[in-house]
Amino acid sequence: MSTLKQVLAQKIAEHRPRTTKLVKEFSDVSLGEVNIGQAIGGARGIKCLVTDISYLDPMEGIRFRGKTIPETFEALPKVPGSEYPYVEAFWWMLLTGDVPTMEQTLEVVEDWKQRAQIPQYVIDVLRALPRDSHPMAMFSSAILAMQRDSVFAKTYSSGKFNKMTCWEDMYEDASNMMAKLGPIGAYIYRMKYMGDTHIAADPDLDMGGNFAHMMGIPAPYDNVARMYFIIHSDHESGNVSAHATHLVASALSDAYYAYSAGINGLAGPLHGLANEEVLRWTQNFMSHLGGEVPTEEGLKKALWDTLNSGQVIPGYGHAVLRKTDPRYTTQREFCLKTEGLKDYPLFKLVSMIFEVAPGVLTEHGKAKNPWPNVDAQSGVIQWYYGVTQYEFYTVLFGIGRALGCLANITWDRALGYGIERPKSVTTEMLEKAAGIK
Ligand SMILES: CC(=O)SCCNC(=O)CCNC(=O)[C@H](O)C(C)(C)COP(=O)(O)OP(=O)(O)OC[C@H]1O[C@@H](n2cnc3c(N)ncnc32)[C@H](O)[C@@H]1OP(=O)(O)O
Ligand SMILES: O=C([O-])CC(=O)C(=O)O
Repeated sequence: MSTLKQVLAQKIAEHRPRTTKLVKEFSDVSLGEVNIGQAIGGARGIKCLVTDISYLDPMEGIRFRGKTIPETFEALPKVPGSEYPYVEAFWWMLLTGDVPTMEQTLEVVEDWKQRAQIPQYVIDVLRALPRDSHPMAMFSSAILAMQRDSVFAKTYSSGKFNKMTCWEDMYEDASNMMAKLGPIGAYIYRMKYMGDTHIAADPDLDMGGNFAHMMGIPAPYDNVARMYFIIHSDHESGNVSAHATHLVASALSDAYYAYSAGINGLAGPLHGLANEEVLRWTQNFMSHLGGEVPTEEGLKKALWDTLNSGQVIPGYGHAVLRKTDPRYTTQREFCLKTEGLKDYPLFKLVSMIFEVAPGVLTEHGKAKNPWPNVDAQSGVIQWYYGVTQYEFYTVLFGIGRALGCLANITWDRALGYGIERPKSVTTEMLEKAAGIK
């Protein structure tokens, strides 16, 4: 058994009595009421999910295992010659709640290398899809195809399912998937946009470094990849991708079924696809200007035109956050400290939108949060390093998001969380509750 799995087993054994005590002795303690607005309005604010992997404060933003983004970057072991940590170290932290040593980190790096080979049948599936399929449809299909190799499903179908130990199979599937998602993403990218030429993995590189290498993009794109995957990993468990993954896994579907579902949710324009939409919107705006430098007035008009046509401003607003997303700030700071990027016209435009859009959205008066989210800032960095195919951006998000979703469903099985099944009511029942019928 790997050291990570051993440490995780220990953490699970320590944690289980806490969950058992709450369920056995305190099940009736109320966490709040549910009102009609919440029942119709996407369950906003209802506390009915439990996760210890991350927590989202509306004002402060995300904390991974209690750590803010800067604290996370500071604490974890760094890749030699880089100021960014190993993604593998972050995986350890999400799973166990502890910061790993360099030795423990390198063990995960090695473990993922052993698991990273893309099966030929996955490549066959990708190649059989129409080449103009959306990269998210390709990515989701690749994940779903790998279900045939699920350790969890094999144990279940052989009649050996055990509630206490099934997390171990989930961990195996999660590790196998985590190791393969970067190479699969790079394969899709190069098949679709780089003349179907491919670059073999470099056995000397970590996960983030290898992703940059297999994409064919030189340094500092390896750092961009590490930063990107870590900050996009998790956003507590009620967001669409995490919740979809958790929901599907709650039926004891394996990690491949579950995360393919999560990816399908991430592909929606109100969720992960917003990072594609931001670039599309920005490029459209630039092309209307025909090369002219945008003015604040021109930008305000474009924002109002979008709102008046009934569209949302992509990259702005949030279901929980009520201030600028710290993931936006992290990426903005990366741009500001990177020579070339800080004066890049597209970054200047994104910064100008940051100055103008919150005022426009406030005046518009609908969005509860007029501030930018993670998606408003990620595309410009990709564009600068040559990834101009913005329909690919959500695949990058999906590689990172797997860290959170897969850590969560491993713990779901460890703690025996039940099959999810909220209750529905009819409109008439709501009218009766409201006293209007
Ligand atoms: C990784 C992520 O998923 S981060 C989010 C990525 N998505 C985007 O950036 C898309 C743009 N933003 C949005 O559509 C929304 O802000 C969401 C989906 C993120 C959150 O939705 P909600 O929690 O329903 O937001 P909120 O309660 O503020 O919505 C109230 C109203 O303001 C509108 N609104 C919210 N954000 C925006 C926006 N950026 N532009 C225009 N209108 C907006 C909503 O559409 C809603 O209008 P309605 O009453 O006509 O239905
Ligand atoms: O938290 C949410 O609802 C959306 C989001 O920012 C994410 O999933 O990263």
